[in-house]
Amino acid sequence: MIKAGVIGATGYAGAELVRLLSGHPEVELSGLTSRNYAGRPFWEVYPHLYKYVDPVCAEQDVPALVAQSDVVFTALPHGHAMAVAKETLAQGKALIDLGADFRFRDAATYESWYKVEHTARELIARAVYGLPEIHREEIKVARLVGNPGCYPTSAILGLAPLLKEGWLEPDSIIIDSKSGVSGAGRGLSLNTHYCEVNESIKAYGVAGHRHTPEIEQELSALAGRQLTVSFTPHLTPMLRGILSTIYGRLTRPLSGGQAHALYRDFYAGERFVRVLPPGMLPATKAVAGSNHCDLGVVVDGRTGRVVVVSAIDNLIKGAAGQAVQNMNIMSGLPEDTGLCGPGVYP
Ligand SMILES: NC(=O)C1=CN([C@@H]2O[C@H](COP(=O)(O)OP(=O)(O)OC[C@H]3O[C@@H](n4cnc5c(N)ncnc54)[C@H](OP(=O)(O)O)[C@@H]3O)[C@@H](O)[C@H]2O)C=CC1
Ligand SMILES: CC(=O)N[C@@H](CCC(=O)OP(=O)(O)O)C(=O)O
Repeated sequence: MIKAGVIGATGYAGAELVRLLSGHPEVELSGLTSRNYAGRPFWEVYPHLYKYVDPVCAEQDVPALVAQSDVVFTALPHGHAMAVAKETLAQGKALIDLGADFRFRDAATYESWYKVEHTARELIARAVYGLPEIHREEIKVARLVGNPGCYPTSAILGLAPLLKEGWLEPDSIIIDSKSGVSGAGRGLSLNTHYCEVNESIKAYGVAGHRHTPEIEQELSALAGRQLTVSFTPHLTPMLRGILSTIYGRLTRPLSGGQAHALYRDFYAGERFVRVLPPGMLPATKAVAGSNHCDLGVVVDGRTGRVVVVSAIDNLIKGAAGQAVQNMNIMSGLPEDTGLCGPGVYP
């Protein structure tokens, strides 16, 4: 059995991770930490896990948690995983960080967008960007994984086939994304207050959201040249889910049938990416509660643009499910262990 510890277990991403790990046949929970709920049973904080998750939340004693774990997950706000990574790797264990601290190949980009100092620069070269469909071979041998952001997961999976094959004019890409409110975490804030969010949709972070450099880093690597994207997230009155509608100008004529075949072939054998049949488009409801990313691709011959629609559950493929998928790959387990099955509907 893999002994798995979760630091920041009581946030939305952490709790979803605990739920998935509690049903994983090869995992035993070695410890769950929280600042605010230390000493209380986890199920008191998340009653849906009553009779499924027994551990009591512990104070955040990182050396002790690492010592009793084989793999540690951090589901903390950015800036807090660097010290944990040092301790985890020093003890020869593996770390999967659900935050942004180890997603970037250079500290300068991280520091300029996240406005905190990177205090574990020496570990950046050892970190792997944990998007299995793109970096599976590196993840297999990694001890430190930077789990991707939710919006980047939907955007990168949506664009990878076209960019890898040179079908898109690199600076023509527009990513328009909508997120459920759980993407903002469990903490209270005016922006996520019911009366502010319900019956309303609003754009935020326009031309400056911190997922932009993460998307550009990965798309540039796929395209083989530096590119920029226009990325606009929106907050919508859903609990969970991300829908990204992505536009790009084609470099040469492409038929709808060819576009579909390109996606189908690129993701052939991928357990969690479902390229929908022509005429069918993704919806957040069809991926809620599952680790799937659903993709639909349409060529607009009139404008010479391609439109890709990508849907994920922000808390699963966008966070906790992807983290478990990474753990499975790092542990040599079948990739879908503990992640099988469709989501819930309606
Ligand atoms: N929500 C989402 O859809 C996604 C989230 N992520 C990333 O996952 C991480 C967690 O996000 P999310 O679960 O949404 O956030 P939440 O705000 O819901 O949870 C944060 C967790 O971190 C703990 N925490 C907060 N501040 C500190 C601190 N200063 N020191 C130690 N622990 C702290 C909280 O502990 P306590 O119990 O004490 O309150 C809580 O358990 C973030 O990095 C986020 O960006 C990534 C992809 C998607
Ligand atoms: C709806 C909503 O507020 N979403 C969050 C997603 C943040 C997140 O998960 O980002 P990191 O993992 O990179 O911190 C946001 O836009 O900031």
